[in-house]
Amino acid sequence: LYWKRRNLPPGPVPLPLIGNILSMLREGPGYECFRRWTKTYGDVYTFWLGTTPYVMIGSYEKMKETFIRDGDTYKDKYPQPFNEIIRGGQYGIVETNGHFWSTHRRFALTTLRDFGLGKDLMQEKILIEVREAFEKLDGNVGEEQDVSKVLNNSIANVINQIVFGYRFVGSKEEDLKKLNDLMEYQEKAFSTLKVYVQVFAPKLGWFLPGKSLEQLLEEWKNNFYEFFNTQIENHRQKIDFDSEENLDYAEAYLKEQRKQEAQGEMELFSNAQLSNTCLDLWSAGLSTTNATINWSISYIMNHPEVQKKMNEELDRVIGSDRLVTTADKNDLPYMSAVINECQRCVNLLPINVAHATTKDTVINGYSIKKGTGVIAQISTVLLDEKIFPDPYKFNPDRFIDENGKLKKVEEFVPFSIGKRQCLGEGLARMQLSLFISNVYNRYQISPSSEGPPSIDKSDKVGVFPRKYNAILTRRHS
Ligand code: HEM
Repeated sequence: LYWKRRNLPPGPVPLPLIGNILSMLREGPGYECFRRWTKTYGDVYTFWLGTTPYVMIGSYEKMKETFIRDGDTYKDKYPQPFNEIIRGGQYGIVETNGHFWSTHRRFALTTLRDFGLGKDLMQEKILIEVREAFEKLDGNVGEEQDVSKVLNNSIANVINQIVFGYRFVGSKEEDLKKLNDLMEYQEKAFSTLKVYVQVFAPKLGWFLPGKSLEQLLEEWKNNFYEFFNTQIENHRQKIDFDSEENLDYAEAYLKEQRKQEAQGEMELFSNAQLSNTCLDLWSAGLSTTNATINWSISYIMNHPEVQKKMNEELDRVIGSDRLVTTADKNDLPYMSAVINECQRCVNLLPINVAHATTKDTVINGYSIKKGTGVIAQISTVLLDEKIFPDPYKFNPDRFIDENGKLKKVEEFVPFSIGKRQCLGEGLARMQLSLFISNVYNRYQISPSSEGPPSIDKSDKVGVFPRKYNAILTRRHS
């Protein structure tokens, strides 16, 4: 280990086979060990997951110097062996590299833009779900109800409208139930000690009891891909290849596929790539937004003084139960500050996804070889007390300036930075803003008889969506 470590930036001493994984397991959800190492070793240090070293970038300044100013060097993803098992090859956007990745990232961004991201069309799609959620929540006003379930379904409808062009209503509700079961299965089955150890230290994990990662992945992926492949086949049957307008992502992709094939390019827009991109948009887009919205409601329920200030602003600016839209956003700085503070505290990825260097480079005077794992550790930045004093305190006012306006904080980077920055950021921001501001404009949200939901995350590695009950009352009669 000494030999392997000699050219890497110094960091915590790794144990043979398991590296530094114990620190993460001991201190759920995983923020604190990275914060401590940044203080001990500086903003560049080496962290070992099993037998693999990763160079950690622990400050915003250093992230700018590497992931932004030298973006091309940090744009590849570090290969994860289990990824190929799930996908059956190098497919999708999240895990691919090079020309293949950039073509599909560009295609996805253009397609999302064409669907009206930043324009009224996407807003209208989201507001349909807001109204639908209201109908369900109104039915149980004054009683304890499972708010997270209603909102989860609404968010699933938004993403499915975009990817496959339909909502889970009527006979399609069954599809959603199946998918939700799969997501829940994924969360439960994959959070065993055996799986954690197998991901980070494959040889060691093999000896622990329980289902192996390979067995779990096999069951899970078959069910998920079956749903995507059925949808894709249905689209292929019905599609009007002559129409200029695209109703959803699958349709836009199938038309592009035909165009590419006409030019003799048969591999770039393959069927396997479509089902894998659907998986990416679905899984990267759904659980992240769900978790953020539901944790946000939990944080606010634990801070009634924040809800009071939100109500005052909403009463002053909106003053009725009409729908809040993106046009109101600039007049609701406190609402935006609350959403930012929620995202900062939710801090969804205790350890960010691993990138790999595309060429030999130098970080902090250390020579780093091509293909080395590097991680932009955004969770440490979101908890950096130099930027966010008293970082574990939920305090939306930190995003308000002396004139009562929303303060732009450059270091607020929940969607990461650089060439791989979240592809769905625009959509996610629009959903967070429309769902949260509308739900709080319509309802006073109070804890159930069990009290406010716990905001303690120390029981698990990682940040997972929470279930909770709450009592909603209408704010406008
Ligand atoms: C609150 C919600 C969300 C958060 C906090 C979030 C956060 C992130 C983060 C931290 C990354 C990793 C960036 C890196 O490699 O450093 C990422 C990547 C990604 N996200 Fe999101 N995300 C959210 C919502 C969404 C949505 C709604 C979609 C899709 C519709 C989406 C699609 C993706 C994709 C495809 C990538 C991979 C991009 C690439 O590798 O080029 N995300 N996201």
